[in-house]
Amino acid sequence: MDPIAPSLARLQHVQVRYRDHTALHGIDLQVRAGQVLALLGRNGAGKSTAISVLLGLRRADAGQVQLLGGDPQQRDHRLGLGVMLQSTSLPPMLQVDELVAQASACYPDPLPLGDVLQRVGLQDLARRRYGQLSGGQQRCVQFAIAICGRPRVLFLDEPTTGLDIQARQAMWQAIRQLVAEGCGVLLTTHYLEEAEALAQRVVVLEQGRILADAPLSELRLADRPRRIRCRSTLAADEVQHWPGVQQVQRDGEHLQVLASPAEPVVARLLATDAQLRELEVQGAALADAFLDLTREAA
Ligand SMILES: Nc1ncnc2c1ncn2[C@@H]1O[C@H](COP(=O)(O)OP(=O)(O)OP(=O)(O)O)[C@@H](O)[C@H]1O
Repeated sequence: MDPIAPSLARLQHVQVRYRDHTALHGIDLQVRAGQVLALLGRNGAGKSTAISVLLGLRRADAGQVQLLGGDPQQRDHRLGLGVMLQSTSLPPMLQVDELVAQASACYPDPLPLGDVLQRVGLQDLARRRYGQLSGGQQRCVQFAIAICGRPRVLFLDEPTTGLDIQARQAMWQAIRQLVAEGCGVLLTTHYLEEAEALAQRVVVLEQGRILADAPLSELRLADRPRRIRCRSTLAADEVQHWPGVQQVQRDGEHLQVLASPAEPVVARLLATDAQLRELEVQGAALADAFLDLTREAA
């Protein structure tokens, strides 16, 4: 990840209030070129509010907002944007190719229609009317519209909700291609494996405050215990007392051990039980870090 890649969208000390409720308490965040920033948080944490402010759909009550180096309200800056929000309605009688062509016409240098449909996996549905598509297929059309203008910065608010595995992977691939071409992406998602698959940097919001802002690798791995699973006859009570072991559970013929550091525990398991089989060691996931952070803040 390039820490000095150009900043494409930025909030500085931004505060937003809805009547008597403060949704953002002076937050800072930055979307850089060629990177995916995952904005994570529980329901109501303030993610959509932050996106609305960056897009100029809502004004900040305090702080500075920059989009492509200027004011999000300016038209020129909006032309460098791609946006897919949580809910969108499109004319149900228009065909997929007509909708994408219509959106492309707004931009100075759009991607060719065939390229957009191919990136999103919509070639076979090009002549289908929007109102005749499934919910997941409609999300793919919304994504096609978000990327058709060759955006410099792309905002994706829970883009893969309701998508099947193939469609989700097609969307991930399209996002990776855009990022490789230099696009900066702000992604919100409740699927933490999606953030792990795509993001270089993660911001965790909780009740309008930033709990963490770090490269994915730091957040996921920082001294977190690993999960060891194996088929073994060792008693859980015995393993529980070994140095580094935090938790042991028996699950039928399998032992599940949470340990940090994991390596000496793995070595001791192998040395103590010559019959041990099916050993798996799982690294700490972003989900563990997220749950720890939000639990501590509650
Ligand atoms: N128009 C509004 N009027 C009053 N309060 C609002 C309004 N929009 C959002 N809020 C409140 O602001 C807070 C942040 O909401 P926001 O929609 O930004 O959260 P979110 O992180 O996007 O949640 P989700 O994951 O559920 O989409 C919530 O407490 C919400 O109830």
